[in-house]
Amino acid sequence: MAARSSAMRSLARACGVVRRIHSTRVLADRAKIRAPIADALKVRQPQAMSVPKDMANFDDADMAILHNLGIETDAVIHNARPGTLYDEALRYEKGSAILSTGALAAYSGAKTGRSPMDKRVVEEPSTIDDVWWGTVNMGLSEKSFSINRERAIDYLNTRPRLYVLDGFAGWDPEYRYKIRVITSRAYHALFMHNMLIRPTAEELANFGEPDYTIYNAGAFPANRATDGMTSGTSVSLNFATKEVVILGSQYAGEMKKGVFTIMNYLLPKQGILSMHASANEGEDGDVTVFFGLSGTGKTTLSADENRKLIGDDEHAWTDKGVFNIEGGCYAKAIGLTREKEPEIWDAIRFGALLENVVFDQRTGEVDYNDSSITENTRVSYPLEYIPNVKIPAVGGHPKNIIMLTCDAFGVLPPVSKLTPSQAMYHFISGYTAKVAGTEMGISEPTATFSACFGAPFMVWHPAKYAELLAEKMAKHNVNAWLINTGWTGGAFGSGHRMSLKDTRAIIDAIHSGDLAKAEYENFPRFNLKVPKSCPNVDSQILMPNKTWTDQTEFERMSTKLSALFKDNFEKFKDGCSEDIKAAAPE
Ligand SMILES: Nc1ncnc2c1ncn2[C@@H]1O[C@H](COP(=O)(O)OP(=O)(O)O)[C@@H](O)[C@H]1O
Ligand SMILES: C=C(OP(=O)(O)O)C(=O)O
Ligand SMILES: [Ca+2]
Ligand SMILES: [Mn+2]
Repeated sequence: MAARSSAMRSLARACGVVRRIHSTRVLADRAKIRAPIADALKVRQPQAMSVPKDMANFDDADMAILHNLGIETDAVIHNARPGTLYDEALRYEKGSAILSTGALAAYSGAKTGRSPMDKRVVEEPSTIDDVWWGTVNMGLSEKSFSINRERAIDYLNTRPRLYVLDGFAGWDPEYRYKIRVITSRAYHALFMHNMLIRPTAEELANFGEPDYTIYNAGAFPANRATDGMTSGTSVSLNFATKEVVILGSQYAGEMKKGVFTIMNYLLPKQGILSMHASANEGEDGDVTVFFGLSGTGKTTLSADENRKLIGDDEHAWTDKGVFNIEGGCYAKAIGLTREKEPEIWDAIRFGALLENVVFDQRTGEVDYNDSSITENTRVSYPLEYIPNVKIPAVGGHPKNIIMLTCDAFGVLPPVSKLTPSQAMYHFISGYTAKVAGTEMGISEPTATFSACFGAPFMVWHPAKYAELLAEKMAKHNVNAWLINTGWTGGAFGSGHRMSLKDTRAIIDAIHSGDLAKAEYENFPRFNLKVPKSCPNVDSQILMPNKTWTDQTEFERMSTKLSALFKDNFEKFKDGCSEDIKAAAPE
């Protein structure tokens, strides 16, 4: 032991870390020797140190971008590489750290999920007749928007350093939009560097003016006295000025979903369907699109070792096929294990951004089970961090469409095959249970119906998206499936979540074609076609009531859920064909 520690000491000395092993006498002498050491160091310094120019160095052109918007600041970090944004975050943003994997940890403050109730769309003449106004798209006056915008700019003006990040939304060059993000936080710039499509050096040189600009002043609250504001958080979109203003939330997801909302306006205007969905492609080039609300499994299930990932959250379907809107993924990190989600796990490395995770200060290892900051811990990473990715992130017309739902009642079957009318019915209904996480204020599963599986991000009436989907599904002869990734064997509280292994096996059977060939039986009340068997899945779990011990309780839940479906559909009945209405549960 003694030999070992003296060996350690000489090793330490050799490495120049003797400082730590000093005696009291050395300490007392320290002041005396400090001056000569400093002199010695000076002598050893090269006279003129040449340091490579870093992206953090900025020029007049970078300053001009902000100057033209009325923002003056000491430093503008424009389109910096991840390493620079790491440096910046570590220096200026409390809590930031490089973790053992090389990923950067960042913290969003009080808001750790989206705030859909604080989102507003400006009521202005050029889009007022296009927007589906209501609880999803809440109007804001042009005046209130300009107050928010000015407040954001005033706040940004108080910051000595600002970050500007340019990127594209949309992998198809024909439908590509230029997005500029202006933010006070390096973490936000790194997030959007990951989530937008990264332009080449040449594309950046020729970037010019952006199509849309996001002002992220999320570190500063909105003024609640502003007309139309109900809290200190505000995400406001203005399609006329092509701007998004964020106040009072630093949750990075607001920016990417802001871009998605813009695309959900612009694309359908040109006859293109935008989809809150993930997508991947098989060996034969067959594309699968997975629709689903937050927490239903889009990100998890689209990362599949046998298929190429196109994208995990936002896609568009044109006459050519599908394209991803984004350049990266934003995966939930809660409960993450390498065993269950290897592709995502391995993507957590240098350049990846971990949001609101708890880690061991000594080892830099993340405790993925720790939800003390939030259930909605996240990691963002560029698409190319997934090994089997499709770049450019485009594919042909889908062969299979999977509608994911996380049914907390434990009623819906793990898989059912939908007729075209049923597919439309379920698309318009958009049923799932919100589980704790992505949205602020949700702590236990709550049944929700969100049209197009993404109402918070849709701008037009759901019928606009539904018509485009119906037309495309008919034209390309697509198979449609409903998959419940939620509860089985009972409702939330008594049953358990469907195993990822079973859900993956079901999806494999869809892709191999085996499930389409299976024998089917009818699932009563919902009239869904359920396969009697599925390779690598216990047939006992396929018919939901068989997994429940209490059949009376199952009937009660099934009746309850079907009533919720019917109530919700009332508001859409008028615009729907008889076929679609007939697809409702009894
Ligand atoms: N059977 C299942 N299918 C899909 N996800 C599951 C399943 N069981 C548990 N999960 C977990 O649920 C979460 C699904 O979230 P995610 O894939 O991020 O959804 P989305 O991308 O649609 O928001 C993940 O944390 C995943 O590990
Ligand atoms: C980032 C989000 O997407 P999802 O939860 O669907 O992955 C979100 O809804 O904020
Ligand atoms: Ca520069
Ligand atoms: Mn996701």
